[in-house]
Amino acid sequence: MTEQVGGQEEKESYLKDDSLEWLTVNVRGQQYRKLKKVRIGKMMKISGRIEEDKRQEKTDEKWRRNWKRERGNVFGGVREIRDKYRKLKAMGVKRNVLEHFVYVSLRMSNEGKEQEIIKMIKEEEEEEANNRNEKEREWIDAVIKQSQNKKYRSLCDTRNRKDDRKWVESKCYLPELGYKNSGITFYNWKNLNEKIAENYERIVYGDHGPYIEFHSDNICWDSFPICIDKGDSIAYYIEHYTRDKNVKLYQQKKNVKDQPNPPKGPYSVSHFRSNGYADYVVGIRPTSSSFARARDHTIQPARPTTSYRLGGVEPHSASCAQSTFQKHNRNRNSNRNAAQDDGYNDDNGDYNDNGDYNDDDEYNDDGDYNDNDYNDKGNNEYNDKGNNDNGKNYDDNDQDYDYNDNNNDYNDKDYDNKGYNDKNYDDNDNGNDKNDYYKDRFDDTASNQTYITMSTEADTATTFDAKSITSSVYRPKQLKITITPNPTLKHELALKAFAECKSGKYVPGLIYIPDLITEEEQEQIATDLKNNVHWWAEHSQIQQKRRSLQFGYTLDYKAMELYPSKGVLATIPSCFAYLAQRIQTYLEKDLGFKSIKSFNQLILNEYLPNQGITPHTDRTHVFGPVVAGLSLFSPCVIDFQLPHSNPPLSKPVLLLPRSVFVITDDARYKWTHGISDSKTHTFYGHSFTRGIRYSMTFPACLVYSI
Ligand SMILES: O=C(O)CCC(=O)C(=O)O
Ligand SMILES: [Fe+2]
Repeated sequence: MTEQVGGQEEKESYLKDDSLEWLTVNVRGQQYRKLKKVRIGKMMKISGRIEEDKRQEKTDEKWRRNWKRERGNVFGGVREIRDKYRKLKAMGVKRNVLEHFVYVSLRMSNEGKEQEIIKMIKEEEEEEANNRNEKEREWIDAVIKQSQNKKYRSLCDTRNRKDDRKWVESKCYLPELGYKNSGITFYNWKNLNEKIAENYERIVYGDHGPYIEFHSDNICWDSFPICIDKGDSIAYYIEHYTRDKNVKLYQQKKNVKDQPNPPKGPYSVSHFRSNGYADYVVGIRPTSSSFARARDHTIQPARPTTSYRLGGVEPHSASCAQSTFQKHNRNRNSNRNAAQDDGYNDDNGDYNDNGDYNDDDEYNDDGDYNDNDYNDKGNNEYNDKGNNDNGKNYDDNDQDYDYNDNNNDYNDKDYDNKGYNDKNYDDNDNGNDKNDYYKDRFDDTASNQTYITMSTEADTATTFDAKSITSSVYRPKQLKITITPNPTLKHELALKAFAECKSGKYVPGLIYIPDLITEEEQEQIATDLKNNVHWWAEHSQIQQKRRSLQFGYTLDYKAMELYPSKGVLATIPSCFAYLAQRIQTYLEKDLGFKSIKSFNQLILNEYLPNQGITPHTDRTHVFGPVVAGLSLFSPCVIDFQLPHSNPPLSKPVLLLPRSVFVITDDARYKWTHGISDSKTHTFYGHSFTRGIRYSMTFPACLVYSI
C-alpha cells in the first residue's frame, strides 16, 4: 500500500464493522467516516444527528469536487484507476468495494485498456498477496470473469445526464454500473427498517432523470404490497408501492423508444432522440409478462438540488447567468412551440412559468402518450449528437424551477458553452455500443427481463413551498372581494361571438353557460371565501404568481402526479360542492350528456388584475374528458387557441362572472386556453379593466382504486 490515510485505530474499528456498505465511506482529511445504510431519497439529510449531517455535507462537497475532477477520467486512464484504487485501499474499504470498483473499471474504461488494468491491479496486489494464501487472490480473477470483457458505454452522453450522474455519484455514491456482490442495501428512508432491495443493476441515465435499475430477485417484494396497473392502453408501467406509499417502483411494460422526449418533470430535458429519451428495458419474452414479480426493476434516486441539476454549478456563480438563462429560454420557446410564445409571462422570460397544467408536450408521466404532437414540432430530425444549436433543443421543462423567480442557481452557460457532447465520455462511441449492451445483457438471462423505476413520494411531493414565497401582499388578513362591472357589448362582432359561444358554435366542444348562479349565490361565495381566508395562507400554491387551492385531489405540478388532498383540502367544501352538482345536472339534463363522471376536484384560482394563466391544455392523464370552470366577481377574456394551425387560430371568449365554461372534445384536447396577465382585456373592440377574479375549475380526476 503506497498511500495511507487516516489513523490505525479508526481503520480497525471500521474493519470490525460487519456492514457491507462501501460507498458510504468517506475520507475526511485524516478521518474515516461511514454511514450504515444507503437511503433512498433524502439519505443524507435524515440521520437525525445534526452534527453528523453537517459533517456529511462538508464531505459531500469534497466528494463532489473530487468527482468533478476525477470522475471524467477515472474509468478512462489506467493511471487514474490505479490512483483511485490506492485511495480505496488506503481507506480500508472492504473487499466488495474493491470488487465493485474493479468491475466497473473493466467494463467502463476505454476500449482495449482492460489488460493493462488487470495487470496493474495484480501488481498492486502483489505485495500483499505474497503474505496471503492463493485463494484470497482469486477474487481478482472472479471479477475479471464477471466483467467478461464486455464493455458498457455510459448513458451519459449529454450534459443533463452527466449532471445527474455527478449528483448520484456524489450524493448516493452509486457508480453507473452495479455489481452483484456490492452488498449495497437500499432502505425506505421513511422507515429504515424496511429494506427495499439489495444490489442494483445499473443507473439508467435518461432524459427523465436517473433511475436505479434492479433485478427482481434483488427486490424485497414484501415491502411492496400495493400494485396498480392502469391497463396496457395507457400506462407504460405497472406501479408498486411500499405500504406507506413512500417508495414507488415502476415496472416497465413498454420501452420508450418511440418517445423522443420525456414527460415533464424536474429532471426532464428534451433532446429529440430518435432512439427514445431513455433506455428503459422491457421484458423480451411477452409470454412471461404475467409474472410481473419475477422481473428486473429500477428505482429513482432523490431529486438533485436545483443548482446542481441546472448545470452542476455552485450557486454563487449563477446569479450572473440568470439573464443568460432567461434569454435562452426565450429563444428556445420561440423555436419550440409558437403557441406558447405569445408574450405572456414575460416577467419570467419563460413561456410556461411553472408548468401549470400545461400539456404542451401532451404526454405525461403516466406514460399515456396519447398525442401525436411530436411531429408538429418539426424537430424530429434533430441531430442529438450535434451541439451547434446552442441549446435550442434543451429542455423547456426546466421551467419547473422557475416559479420562484429567486433561484439564482442557473448557470445555463454551462450547457450552452459546452454543448451536449462532452468528449470525455464519448471516446468509446462507435455507434454500436447500445446494441452491444443489449446483447451483453440478454444473452444469458434472456428469459424474463422487465425493468421498473422507482421514486420516493417525498421527492415528487416536494411541491413549492407556498408559504416561503407568499409575501405579505399575498397574505392579507382579509380578502377584499369586489364585483367588477361587465362591459356592455355593442360591436357586431362581439355580439355575434358571444351569441355563438352561448349556442356552442364558437369553438368545437366549448360550452358556455351564462348565469349558472345567481347574484346572491355569488355574494354567498364571496362570504364563504372571506370566512376561510386562512386556507390561502396555509395551503395555497403559487402558479405564475396567482394563488390556487386544490380540493379533493392535488396535482403536484412538478411530478405531475395526483395525490388525495390533505386536511381542510381533503374534500370539496360543502359550500361549493353544490356548484359541481349543478353543472353536472345541467350538462346531463339540459344538454343530454350521458352520465358524466362526477367532478371530484375543485381548483380554486385567484387572479389579481395583472395575473393570468399560460395557454395550456388541462392535463390529460389526470383529468377526465369534461372540465368545467365557474367565473366569479370580474369579467375576463380567455383565449382559445389551436396550436400549429395555419393560419393560427385564436378565439377570445368573454367569461362573465357567474358563468361557466365547459371544455369537451376538441376544446378540451386540441385547443389550448389561457388568460393574459394584462390589466385590461379586450373582446372584439371592447376593452375593459379587470378586477379581482376567482375561478373554480371542476375536473373529474382519473383516480384508480388501489
Ligand atoms: O380561470 C379560469 O377560468 C381558467 C382556469 C383554468 O384554465 C384551469 O384551472 O385549468
Ligand atoms: Fe385550464
